[in-house]
Amino acid sequence: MAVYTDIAEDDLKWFLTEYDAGTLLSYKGIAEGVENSNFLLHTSKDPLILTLYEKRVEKSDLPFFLGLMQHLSARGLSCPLPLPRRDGALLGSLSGRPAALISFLEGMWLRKPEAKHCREVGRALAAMHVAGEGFELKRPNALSIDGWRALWEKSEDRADEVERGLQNEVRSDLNFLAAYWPKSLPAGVIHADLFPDNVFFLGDELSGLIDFYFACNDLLAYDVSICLNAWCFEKDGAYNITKGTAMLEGYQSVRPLSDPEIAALPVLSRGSALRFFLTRLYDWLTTPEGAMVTKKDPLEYLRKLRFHRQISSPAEYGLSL
Ligand SMILES: Nc1ncnc2c1ncn2[C@@H]1O[C@H](COP(=O)(O)OP(=O)(O)O)[C@@H](O)[C@H]1O
Ligand SMILES: N[C@@H](CCOP(=O)(O)O)C(=O)O
Repeated sequence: MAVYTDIAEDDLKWFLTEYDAGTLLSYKGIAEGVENSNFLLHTSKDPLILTLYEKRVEKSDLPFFLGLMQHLSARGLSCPLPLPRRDGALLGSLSGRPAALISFLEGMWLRKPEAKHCREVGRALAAMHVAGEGFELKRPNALSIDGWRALWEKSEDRADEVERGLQNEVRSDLNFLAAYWPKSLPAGVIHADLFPDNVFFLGDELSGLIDFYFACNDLLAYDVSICLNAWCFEKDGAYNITKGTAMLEGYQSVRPLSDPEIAALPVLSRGSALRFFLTRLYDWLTTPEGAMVTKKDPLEYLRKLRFHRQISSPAEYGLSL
């Protein structure tokens, strides 16, 4: 459930007077999502998504996120477009929260993606990386290698509650990654959370990407590794090489990976598995029972992390070398 903040109809109507958004016909909260409160608005014009930014989002990051959607959209990527207020600003305020209106994207996310969908996601990710060139704002990735140790230290003392032996296991991953993390690969704007719930399809056709609220500047191939983790494993924990091949072929049909990027895929994938393990572990240990939000299983990402540890060649992801 992700409606943390309620809105009063009169406040919403007042908020909409700042925009050329038509007359409000109806609105309802959207249950999906984790970070922010989202509402679907029907107006006498186009449908819109209203997002109220909650505590975990830094207000100072919002110009980056909203400006990025504008930049990508102007370069032909299908993603939500922020609607400017009459005064030109992209951000307003509602119910005591920073708030924005963005265009509604048709489609739905796939509960059971197949290899052909992974290919489309690979293409769209590469198209996003290309379209992101020239975006002038910068946002370092707080959830990349430099942030992992601090994040781990918040959960470390209780990690063995989730699985015995975790403390030692994760410490050795942190040490390995600190020693082998690549430093000079191509970098740019990455989505950083392109999971199935953030990609919409109409039938088998990808209709757009949403949820740019982890986007930042980082290694482009790191974003590829996030997608391999999020899309190419089966529910039983097995890596699906057919999906991996399709994802990587799709990506490379738009933006070929360089040899150093290919060589770094195992370490990047190990790092991105650790990243999602760490945030899930922290949420698992700190979200109170009965909270409205569904906690995501950290052990799913521990299993992926273990898989990447034993990779001996990037070919095992489905690349033909
Ligand atoms: N532009 C959009 N068009 C259509 N639906 C959207 C759009 N943005 C968000 N949604 C809906 O809201 C849900 C939560 O959005 P998301 O940005 O993933 O939230 P959070 O950042 O809180 O995880 C999505 O799963 C989708 O159903
Ligand atoms: N994709 C992350 C959690 C972030 O959720 P989102 O709803 O903002 O995509 C995970 O699976 O751990």
